[in-house]
Amino acid sequence: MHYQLNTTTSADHIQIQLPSSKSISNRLLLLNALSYSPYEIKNLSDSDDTKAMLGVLNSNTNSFDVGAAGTSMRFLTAFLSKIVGEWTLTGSERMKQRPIKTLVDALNKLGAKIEYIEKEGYPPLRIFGSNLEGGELELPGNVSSQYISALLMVAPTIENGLKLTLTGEIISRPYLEMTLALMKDFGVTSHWKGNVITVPEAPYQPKVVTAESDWSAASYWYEMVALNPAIEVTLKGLKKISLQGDSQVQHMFDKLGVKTKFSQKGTTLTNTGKKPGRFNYNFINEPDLAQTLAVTCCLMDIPFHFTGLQTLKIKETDRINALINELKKLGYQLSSNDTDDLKWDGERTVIEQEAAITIDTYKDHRMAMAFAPAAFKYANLVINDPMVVTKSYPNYWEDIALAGISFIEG
Ligand SMILES: O=C(O)C1=C[C@@H](OP(=O)(O)O)[C@@H](O)[C@H](O)C1
Ligand SMILES: C=C(OP(=O)(O)O)C(=O)O
Repeated sequence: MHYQLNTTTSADHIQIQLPSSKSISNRLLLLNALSYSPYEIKNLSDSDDTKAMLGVLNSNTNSFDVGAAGTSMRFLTAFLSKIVGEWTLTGSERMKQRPIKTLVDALNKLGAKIEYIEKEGYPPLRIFGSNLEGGELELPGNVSSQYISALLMVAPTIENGLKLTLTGEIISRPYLEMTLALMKDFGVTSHWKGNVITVPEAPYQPKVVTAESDWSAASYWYEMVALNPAIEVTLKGLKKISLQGDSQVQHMFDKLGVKTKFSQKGTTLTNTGKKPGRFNYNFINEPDLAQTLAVTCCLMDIPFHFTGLQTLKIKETDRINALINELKKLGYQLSSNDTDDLKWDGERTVIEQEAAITIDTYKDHRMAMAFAPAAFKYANLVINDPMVVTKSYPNYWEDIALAGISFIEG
């Protein structure tokens, strides 16, 4: 299935209720379970990834499929390791290619027994849950922060807590800060000094909590305002002082000509017409924003060099290659060292404006969401497999119709 996109005139000013953050929602669900909370989480995400987490936590069986949800796979591996019983945990075909050995090795060192059902180092997993024993652990901080978040959240509930020493460069650091801040909301204080994080053995205390709206989802709105000066958008539900590292998007887009104003009404984005000669950025802390910025910069004709992209190859797809392939269809010639960077020097081949261009989305919600705003510049843009957006933003297509990007299903 695909969507053929067309632009129509929209109201000058639109208001959007953004989806809730799946990162915060999935942490809160785990912390609710670990604290035996009787309270419901307010503003819980309705994304596939959160439904996957809820499905497992509410299930009566011992065999679970989390689909494409990285956080659910990693957080539940740690959680199930300490619940006495035998569990199997699997996911989508892509999930079976996303590494999990770092986390499994760490949990096995704490006394868990986790086996690989198919390929060594990858899901699906067979988990024999038991009482874990804490202590000191060393693990790489440069593969996925989700392994570390998973260990941190279970740490207070295991004997002696945990002292984690992270080796290598720490990637996605704001997600670790988010984890520790939410743990603190549930009554457990940890210490982070240098590359060592210490979590005491301590009881979690149940709490009434509300998930923030999603700053990563907001990035597509910044992109739309950057590409179409005629629209002004007010986003509802975002917090200015946020647990989400992706709130940095406001500062990135400030350089790309989108001004952010916080008020009682919400977060209002306005195009200022500012345009830099070049945009260089290290995405080590905000990997999920790379696709939004790559498409925006190309379409604004701003050469760029992005670094800190080493985790992009093990996400929903190899995002570095996916961006190179799909932006090429729009005429932009990008290059990469195929490890951690992405570059565009302004090289472009002219393409027929009226020709239909079909963008493949590689089972990656962020490919669909980052490319759809290109409809403002390219007539007849087609997005393949558009429903991938439900991984984080189920209402995406209905929402962007309000900004004047409508779709015909084909
Ligand atoms: O902890 C989280 O909620 C997330 C951490 C990041 O992953 P990595 O730590 O694997 O970079 C991010 O890309 C993902 O979308 C969500
Ligand atoms: C990388 C992502 O998700 P996850 O790793 O949780 O599947 C994402 O949402 O961009």
